[in-house]
Amino acid sequence: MTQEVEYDVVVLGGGPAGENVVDRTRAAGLSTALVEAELVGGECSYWACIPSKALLRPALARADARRVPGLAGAVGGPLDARAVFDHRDYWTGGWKDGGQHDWLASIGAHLHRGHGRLAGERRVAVEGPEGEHVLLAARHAVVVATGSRAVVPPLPGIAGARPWTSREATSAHRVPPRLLVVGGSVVAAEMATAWQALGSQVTVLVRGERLLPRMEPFAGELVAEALREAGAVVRTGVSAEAVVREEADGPVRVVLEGGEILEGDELLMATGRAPRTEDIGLETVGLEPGEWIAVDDGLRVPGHDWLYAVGDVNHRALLTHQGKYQARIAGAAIAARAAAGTAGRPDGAAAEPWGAYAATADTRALPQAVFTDPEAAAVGLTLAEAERAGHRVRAVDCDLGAVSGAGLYADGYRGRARMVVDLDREVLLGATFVGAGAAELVHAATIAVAGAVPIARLWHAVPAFPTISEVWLRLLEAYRDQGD
Ligand SMILES: Cc1cc2nc3c(=O)[nH]c(=O)nc-3n(C[C@H](O)[C@H](O)[C@H](O)COP(=O)(O)OP(=O)(O)OC[C@H]3O[C@@H](n4cnc5c(N)ncnc54)[C@H](O)[C@@H]3O)c2cc1C
Ligand SMILES: NC(=O)c1ccc[n+]([C@@H]2O[C@H](COP(=O)([O-])OP(=O)(O)OC[C@H]3O[C@@H](n4cnc5c(N)ncnc54)[C@H](O)[C@@H]3O)[C@@H](O)[C@H]2O)c1
Repeated sequence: MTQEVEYDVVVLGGGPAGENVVDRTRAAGLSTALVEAELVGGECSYWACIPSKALLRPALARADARRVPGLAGAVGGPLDARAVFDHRDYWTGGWKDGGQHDWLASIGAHLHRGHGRLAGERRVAVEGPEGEHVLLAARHAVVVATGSRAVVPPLPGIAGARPWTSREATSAHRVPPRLLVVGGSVVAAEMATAWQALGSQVTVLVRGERLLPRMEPFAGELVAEALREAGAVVRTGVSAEAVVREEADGPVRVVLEGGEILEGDELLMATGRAPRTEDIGLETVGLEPGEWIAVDDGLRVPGHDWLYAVGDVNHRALLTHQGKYQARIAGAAIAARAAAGTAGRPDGAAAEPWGAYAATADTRALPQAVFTDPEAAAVGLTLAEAERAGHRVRAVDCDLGAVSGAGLYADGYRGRARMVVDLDREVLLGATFVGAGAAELVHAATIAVAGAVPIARLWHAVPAFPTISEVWLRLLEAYRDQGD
C-alpha cells in the first residue's frame, strides 16, 4: 500500500529555485517536503553555472593578466588543465550533494529522493530509487521547480555521434584537440571561451548573424573578435544539416548546408533548453505535458490557486538568480496566504507590480552576466527591445576603454557601454557593459532600472576614482551633451 504523508508545502525539484522556496517556507514555520530525482542543487550546481564558471575563471584571469605590464611574461604558457578540472570538481562537490542534504536537514525540511509526479490537486506521487511509492499531500501549496534540459535538434546522424550537451561541456575531464560548437548564444560563447583557453581548437558554428543574439549587437561582436584573437574560428550564418561519427572513438563530422564538411574530436550542441515537464503528471491537473508552465506575475498557475511554478520551468527567465528571486516571492506569498488561512485571499498592494508577491523584475529589470572574454553584462531592455515596446528612447554609447580605471585595469582595454534612456520619464530602461570585469558593473544599472532612478539623481551617484564605474559619468555626460 502506498504510504501517504501530509505537509504544508511540497516542492517538486531541488535546483536553486526549489531550494529557495524550501528555505522561505521553512523560515515561516511551514512543514515542507522537497522531491529530487537526481542531485539536490540541480543543474546550476553540477552541470551549469558553477562548473562553467569554475572552468572560465582561470581562462579570464589569464587573459586579464596577459594585458598587465610586468605580469604578462609570467602567464604566457598554457593553462594547467588538470588543475582547472580539479578546481571545477571541487566546486561541484565531485557531483555529490551531501552538503545540500545536510543543509535541508538543518532547516528541518524533508527530502524525498525519487521521481515526483503531480497526482491531482495538492498531491505529488514519488517513485523512489528502489521503486517504492510515497504520496505527498500538500495542505497549502505545491511548487513545481523541475527546471529545463538541453535540446538537441534531430539532425540526421546526431544520435550516433554522441554529441556533448552543456552537461558534458561542463563536466568533461579531457581536453578534446578539436571542438566543434553548434549554437551562438550564452552556452556556446562561454564554453567556446573555456575550451579554447584549455587547449582545444574551437570552431563555433552560429546559425544567426552574430553571437549573443539577445544582447546589444556590440556584445556578440566584441566577444567574437576576442575569440578569434584567442585562436578560435567563429563562423556566422552557417547551418548544420547532418552529423556523422563512424567509429565510437573516431572523429565527428558536421555537414553544413551547401555540403561543406567540418571535422572535430567532440561536438557540443549548445542549441537551447526544453522544460522538464513531460513526465510530471501535468495531465492530472489539466495542463499539457512537455510544455513550459505558464504562471502569472505571482508565480501561480492560472486556475489553480494552490499550484506555483518557479525557475526555468515557467520560462520567464532561464537564469539561476531570477529563479531564486521567484522562489523568494512564491515562498513569501505561500507563507502569508497560509497564515491568513486562505489561498485565494486578495493580496492588495503586495500583488501589484513591484509588490512583495509579484515577480516584476522578470520583465522590467532582468540582469544577466556572460563570463566570456570580454565579459558581457546587461539589464533591462536593449535599444531594439525598447523601440519594439513603443518607448520613446535614446541610446547613449561610450568606449569603456577610455575610462582611466579601465586603462589601469589592463593595457589596451577594449569594451563598450550603452544605456537606453526613456525620454518621457528620464529613467533608464536598460544598460549593457562589455569589457573585462563588466559582470561586476551591471548591478549598479540593475538598481537604477529597478528603482527607476531619475537621470537627474544619477548625477549624484558619484563613481569612485579610478574605477571602471566612471563610465557612468561618461554616459551621463554624453546624454546631457547630445540634448534632445
Ligand atoms: C552551461 C550553463 C551555464 C549556466 N550558467 C548560468 C550562470 O552563470 N548564471 C545563471 O544565472 N544561470 C546560468 N545558467 C542557467 C541556470 O543553470 C538555470 O537557470 C538554473 O539551473 C535553473 O534552476 P531551476 O531550479 O529552475 O532548475 P534546475 O537547476 O534545472 O533544477 C531542477 C531540479 O529538478 C529536478 N527534477 C526534475 N524533474 C523532477 C521530477 N520529476 N522529480 C524530482 N525531481 C525532478 C532535477 O533533477 C533538478 O535537480 C546556466 C545554464 C547552463 C546550461
Ligand atoms: N552566464 C549566464 O547567465 C548563462 C550561461 C549559460 C547559459 N545561461 C542560460 O541558459 C539558457 C540556455 O542557453 P543556451 O545558449 O543553450 O540556449 P539559448 O536558448 O540561449 O540559445 C540557443 C541558441 O541555439 C541556436 N540554435 C537552436 N537550434 C539550432 C540549430 N539547429 N542549429 C544551429 N543553432 C541553433 C539558437 O539560434 C540560439 O542562438 C539560456 O537561457 C541562458 O540565459 C546563462
